[in-house]
This record gives sequence, C-alpha cells and structure tokens, in this order.
Amino acid sequence: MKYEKLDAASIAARLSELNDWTIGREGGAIEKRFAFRDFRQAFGFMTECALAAEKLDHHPEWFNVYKKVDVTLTTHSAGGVTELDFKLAVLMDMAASRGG
Ligand SMILES: C[C@H](O)[C@H](O)[C@H]1CNC2=NC(N)=NC(=O)C2=N1
Repeated sequence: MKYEKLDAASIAARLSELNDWTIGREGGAIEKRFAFRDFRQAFGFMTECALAAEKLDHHPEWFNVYKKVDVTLTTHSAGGVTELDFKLAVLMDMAASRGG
C-alpha cells in the first residue's frame, strides 16, 4: 500500500499547517466547512474540486446546502487519514481561495 494511515500525532502536526481543518470520526478523517458567497460559488468550488479529485484518484465525501460545503476526507483503502487526504485538502483550500 502506497499511502500509510497516519497516527494521531502526525495528523495533528499536518493539521497545524492548514486553516480550519479539524479531526473527525475519532481520528479517522479530517473535516472542514467551506462557506461561500452564494450557491454559484459553492458549486463552482465543487466542480473544480471534483476534477482535481478525479485526477488525484482520491475523492471527498461532502454535503452541500446552498452556500456551504461540509467536507470529510478519509482514505477508504487505508481505513483512516493518509497523506493523500492532505494533498486533497490543500487543493480544496486553493480552489476555495480562488473564490469557488
Ligand atoms: C480504484 C480507485 O483507485 C480507488 O477506489 C480509490 C478511489 N477514490 C478514493 N477516495 C478515497 N477517499 N479513498 C479511497 O480509498 C479511494 N480509492
């Protein structure tokens, strides 16, 4: 397996480099709520992230209501959080900073 499940200390260290991502599912996932100006921005963000996720072959769990997008990242094949989740988290933060 290429990507190893990270332990709690490694997840905490990596999270400290990011904005507003938190630990979820008792250490089994990382989570963030993205808030946009309106639905158009939120859906633009999701579209951009969907294409990035497909390229990475790593996909978010997410829930959208109007201008909010709740994201949960976990690596199913590893049964927890791996470096891949952080790669996708950084891509999602970059997409959000472009305004969605
Ligand atoms: C076959 C394909 O590479 C796998 O099913 C990928 C697809 N996207 C994935 N996404 C996530 N979040 N976790 C995975 O383990 C995963 N596996």
